[in-house]
Amino acid sequence: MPDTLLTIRDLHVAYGPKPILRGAGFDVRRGECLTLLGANGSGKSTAMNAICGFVRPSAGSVSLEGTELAGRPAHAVFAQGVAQVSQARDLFPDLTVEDNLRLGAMRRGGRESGETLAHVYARFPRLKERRAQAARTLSGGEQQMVAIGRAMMSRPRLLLLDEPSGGLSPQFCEEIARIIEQLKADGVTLLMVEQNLNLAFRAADRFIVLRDGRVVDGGDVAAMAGDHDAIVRNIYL
Ligand SMILES: Nc1ncnc2c1ncn2[C@@H]1O[C@H](COP(=O)(O)OP(=O)(O)OP(=O)(O)O)[C@@H](O)[C@H]1O
Repeated sequence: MPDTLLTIRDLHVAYGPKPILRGAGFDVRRGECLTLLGANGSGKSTAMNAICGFVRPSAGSVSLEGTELAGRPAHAVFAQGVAQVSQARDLFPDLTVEDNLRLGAMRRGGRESGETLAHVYARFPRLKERRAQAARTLSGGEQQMVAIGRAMMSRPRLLLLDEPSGGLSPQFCEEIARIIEQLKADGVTLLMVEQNLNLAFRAADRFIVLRDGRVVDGGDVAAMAGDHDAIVRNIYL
């Protein structure tokens, strides 16, 4: 029996009269990286936002080890150990790298943040070199590292990554794959949305495909042995 961290059942989200998620359901297993695939507009970001409390589902369940999160505000979900790195990254551009990172420790009231900060710097030596610089002076890839590092500062049980490769170079995609491996080694469970299928299949253990607001496909990445064509057809056709 797989050890499940997050259980989503029959999740419905609508923006006004427009239904986006229409009964989506899936599990995220402890310690894995699950990637959420689907065509543009299929509801991937909406699912992430419903999990972390940015949008309110009209029905359904989001259960983190038995604690119901559906409909709870974002700060309450964050307090349960669910951190999101959104596409926008949401850094404070005029604060230093280090101050941006320290803000991530607020869930734990700033406790032991020195130790966690040292760990983040060990994972991202480039951020240590740039710790006194304003976040806005960093490259896009470095800003993404700050956003991930800030989420790590909260020592999340579940980390949601929405398009970590977004707008960044192919070299940086390699870096993201490496970072995801390290996060898993640190015991973090990941749910990721990623349009770059090379990265998605390289970094993820399992995938699911959303279409018309429901999960229509899914499986183990390793079991596909590199043959991704059927999945790609299922996403886009
Ligand atoms: N706040 C909002 N208000 C109204 N409509 C929205 C809102 N956010 C998203 N939508 C619409 O909901 C649909 C699903 O959007 P969502 O961002 O979840 O899709 P996605 O699968 O992540 O797409 P993409 O791959 O393009 O990022 C889209 O048609 C989008 O325009």
